[in-house]
Amino acid sequence: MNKKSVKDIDLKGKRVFCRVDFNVPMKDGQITDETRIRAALPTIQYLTEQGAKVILASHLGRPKGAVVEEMRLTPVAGRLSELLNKDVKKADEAYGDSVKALVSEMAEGDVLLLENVRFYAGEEKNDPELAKAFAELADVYVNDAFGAAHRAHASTEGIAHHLPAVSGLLMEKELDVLGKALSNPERPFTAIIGGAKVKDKIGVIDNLLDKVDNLIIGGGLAYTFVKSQGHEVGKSLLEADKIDLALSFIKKAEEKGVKFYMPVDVIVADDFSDSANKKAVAINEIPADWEALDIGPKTAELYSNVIKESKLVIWNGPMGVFELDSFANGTKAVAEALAASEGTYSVIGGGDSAAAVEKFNLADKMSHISTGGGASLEFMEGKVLPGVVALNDK
Ligand SMILES: Nc1ncnc2c1ncn2[C@@H]1O[C@H](COP(=O)(O)OP(=O)(O)OP(=O)(O)O)[C@@H](O)[C@H]1O
Ligand SMILES: O=C(O)[C@H](O)COP(=O)(O)O
Repeated sequence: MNKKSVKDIDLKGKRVFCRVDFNVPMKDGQITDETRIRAALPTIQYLTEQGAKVILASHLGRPKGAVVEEMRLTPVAGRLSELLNKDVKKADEAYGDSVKALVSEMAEGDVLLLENVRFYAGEEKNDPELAKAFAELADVYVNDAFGAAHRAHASTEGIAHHLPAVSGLLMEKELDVLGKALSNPERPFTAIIGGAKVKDKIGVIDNLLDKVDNLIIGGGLAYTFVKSQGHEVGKSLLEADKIDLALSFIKKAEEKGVKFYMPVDVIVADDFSDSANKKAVAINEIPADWEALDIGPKTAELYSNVIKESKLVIWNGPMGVFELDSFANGTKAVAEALAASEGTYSVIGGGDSAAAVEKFNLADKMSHISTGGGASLEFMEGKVLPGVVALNDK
């Protein structure tokens, strides 16, 4: 990476404004998945060991510029204290005199967590005044929030113009892994794209077709491709206005010599529920009033074989409605093939695919699970991430 990291600067005694992505799922005030908190620990620990005063900032949810009690970061401070095994103070604001007072009391190695930065309307507007107010708290800016790096906000981009600005260790690792995969991939290189909608994955599919050897399509978006081949898809997800685009991707794959894999069989259901009647049918036999909610066993085997022959696999988006156990088998088969294939470097592109891998208890078998959902998607689309661009060059 050509951006400076925490390893490139002196941190002793410095007040460090460290942007992390603690946007974790919560239910009834409890954190239900702490992956993102754990992922930030190496940077926080490094900063404290170097004798920095660590001021952590994050968003949580989308409070839209107002205080929303359930979106306070207080539970995160509690869990962080346990994980770091040290007292983490929590501020009730994210800037201003009350926060300055707390910072002035900090000793080297102390950790303070600011309140949700999205309680202020200026955050998402990248208001220069708010960015300045954040910067006034610190001597150095560290961005470790890969998951929010696609947002040009006051705490992810604006502040970097006011302080020496470097990446954290998580940010560096995410950019290294995803960057290497896309710029210098080991081959055969396979991308697996699933999820709900073609429209969300246009940029990713287009960009990856320039790089991969195999492109595997699954999930709800597959049926627009299936339809483009003249098959009926019944009540399955279909974006009628994207059929021509789907066809153009298949054509592009042919021109580029990319092997393009679509489902050869599917699991159809008479209802969108776990208790629906279901059956496996060939791809050209989807009944008119049924919907395809998962790839079928033959497809799962076909995809697993492609995975096993690949040196590098990037996976974004589930193969079916994996949240319902009846339609989780296809996604599970892909996850298991990745887990079992020792010679394959597996990169999970965050979001639902990461949740699926967690659900099947295979997370520790993957080479890299990105903490970014939207951010990893935009990276795979080849877009520049504003939170990264703003950091100081090496
Ligand atoms: N055949 C299908 N029919 C309907 N929905 C499906 C089908 N296959 C998968 N899905 C649904 O798609 C959703 C995931 O789609 P989405 O595009 O948001 O995923 P994603 O690519 O992992 O997103 P991100 O990584 O950006 O969070 C899941 O909730 C899943 O149930
Ligand atoms: O969960 C995410 O993908 C990041 O934390 C960014 O959140 P956002 O989509 O609300 O900006």
